Amino acid sequence: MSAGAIRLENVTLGYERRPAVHHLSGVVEAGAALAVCGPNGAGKSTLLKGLAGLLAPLGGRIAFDGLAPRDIAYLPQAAEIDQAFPIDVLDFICMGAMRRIGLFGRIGPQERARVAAAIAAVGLDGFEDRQIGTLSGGQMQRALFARLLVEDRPVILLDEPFGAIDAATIDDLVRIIARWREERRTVIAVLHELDLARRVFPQALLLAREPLFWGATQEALSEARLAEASRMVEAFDRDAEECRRDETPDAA
Ligand SMILES: Nc1ncnc2c1ncn2[C@@H]1O[C@H](COP(=O)(O)OP(=O)(O)OP(=O)(O)O)[C@@H](O)[C@H]1O
Repeated sequence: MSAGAIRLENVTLGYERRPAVHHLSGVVEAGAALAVCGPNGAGKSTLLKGLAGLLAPLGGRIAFDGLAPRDIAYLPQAAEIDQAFPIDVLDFICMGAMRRIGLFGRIGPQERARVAAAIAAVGLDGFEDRQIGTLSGGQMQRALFARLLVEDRPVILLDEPFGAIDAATIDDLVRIIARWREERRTVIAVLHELDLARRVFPQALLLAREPLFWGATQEALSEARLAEASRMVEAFDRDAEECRRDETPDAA
């Protein structure tokens, strides 16, 4: 396996021993841009949590070649981010430097310059003193991308980075992903915007609780495969529902 690659070997991930993603095998090479697509409940977020080290596999193995957990940046879904936390935009973005300077470290001139460049790159100049709780969804997503820029890690995991944001913000954030790709970082993103996946990510994994296709995005996201993915997730949910009913003791 080449340096910086991530190898999944028959990986099963889930919650309380109940699998959500089954038997996934494949390699994400260093510098790859992989879109993870599939219907609601397909296991996409679960996979990202596994890659981020937040969820240990129930089975199989995820091997990171020459990568430490600290090399992986993870952007969770917007719903999982506590925007009510009382912190201004500048401090929020500075938190991206914590790995380098430590929890109580001082932000030196070099880090200050990095933070300023990140704020400019995402178009948040002038927002530094705003509380993050006052930002719109799109502005918050810009702040999160600025924090990722400051984090400066070789692997970046994005869970639905474009959910509920406008076209101008999407364009700006796509430019940042393009820059990460030029810098040979690995980017793995859960996406519902299939046109965007086709345009920006050369590789895609179509997930339906188990892998349906992993390869060229155009092939992965064909109409026939997407329909099959929906059928598979619906069937899986139906079976799980029936299992649960079987497990329910009789009321009598
Ligand atoms: N914390 C959890 N505890 C128990 N089950 C969970 C948990 N998180 C997710 N699941 C279940 O795991 C399955 C896969 O969910 P997951 O969120 O990974 O899917 P997804 O493809 O990301 O869906 P969406 O597109 O709706 O975000 C679902 O059946 C879901 O209910």
